Amino acid sequence: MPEAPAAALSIDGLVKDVGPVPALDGRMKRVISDLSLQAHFGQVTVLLGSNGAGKTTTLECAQGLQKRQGGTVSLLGQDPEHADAALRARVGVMLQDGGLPPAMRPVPLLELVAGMYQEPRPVAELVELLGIGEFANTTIRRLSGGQKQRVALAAALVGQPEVVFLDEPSAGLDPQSRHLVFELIRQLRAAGLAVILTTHLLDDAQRLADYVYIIDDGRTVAEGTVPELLSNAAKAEAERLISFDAEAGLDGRRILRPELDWQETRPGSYTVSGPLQPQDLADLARWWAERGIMPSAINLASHSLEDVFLEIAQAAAAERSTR
Ligand SMILES: Nc1ncnc2c1ncn2[C@@H]1O[C@H](COP(=O)(O)OP(=O)(O)OP(=O)(O)O)[C@@H](O)[C@H]1O
Repeated sequence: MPEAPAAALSIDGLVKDVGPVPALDGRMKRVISDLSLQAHFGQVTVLLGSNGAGKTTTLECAQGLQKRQGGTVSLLGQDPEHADAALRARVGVMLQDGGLPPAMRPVPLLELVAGMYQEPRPVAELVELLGIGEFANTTIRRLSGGQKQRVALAAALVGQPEVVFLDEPSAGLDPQSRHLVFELIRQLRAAGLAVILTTHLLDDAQRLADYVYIIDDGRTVAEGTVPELLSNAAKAEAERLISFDAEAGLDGRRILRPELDWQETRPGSYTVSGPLQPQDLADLARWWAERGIMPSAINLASHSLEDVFLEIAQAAAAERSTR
């Protein structure tokens, strides 16, 4: 049998304590306990969890930015806590709060970062792909959150990394920028990179993930592809959900049967859920046609990842309370 390809990132039994924490009388707090995961080349691996679940801490341990108290981490075959410059050059990182120098303008900053690598990706290409040109003459401090996010993503990619870590890449993005960023992430995957990203947005996971780890209270409580997670959930099969992207602000409620639920979950992202019948899909398609709406990223599922996530998180919380 051929050997399975080596993982780009492999974490086994990670343990991380932080502190000392004043609220704990100066004791340390265990925020990651026995967390394991693998991320492969040519895949988007998503760490999904609510605020405070431990996603950022896990990413920082994976990059060697924080020292762990237990477990092993192998990033491109090396322990990141002992990473040399050669390893760092193969890894791109976009942190949650960016860490960009506020007085610089985007293009000179990206040129500066490009200068640190032997074979950087042309800055002009990234500027074009991420729509940075429209605010190229504005200093970082005056950029909106979403614009900073796009510059931070470009900075993470300019060194042509083999592995990229993206902490909440869609935070603060409007629908158009989100579309650009998601398209770029799909291109990175197609180019064979290992993309590891965190999100608390189920929608992001549903659209991007090849493999999802659901993190709760510093441990992995479920893992699998999105279809696997969906099919493992106990929710009744009769409930179905269609999700699609289109222009923001549409309201299709009047064409739907009353037992169906219509939601605009984010501007331009819609879900229709309930006991969907083939006729409901036909009604929806006719409504799109009549109004000249061409949706993108249409998805039909038995139930939403949100249901699965809530179910798993509730089960994990119940288990914790009995420990
Ligand atoms: N230095 C610290 N002192 C005390 N607690 C900390 C420290 N660093 C992290 N924590 C706690 O560790 C837990 C995990 O934090 P982490 O930032 O990894 O979560 P997260 O899943 O990334 O959350 P978010 O989605 O809000 O970014 C949280 O409860 C956080 O409060």
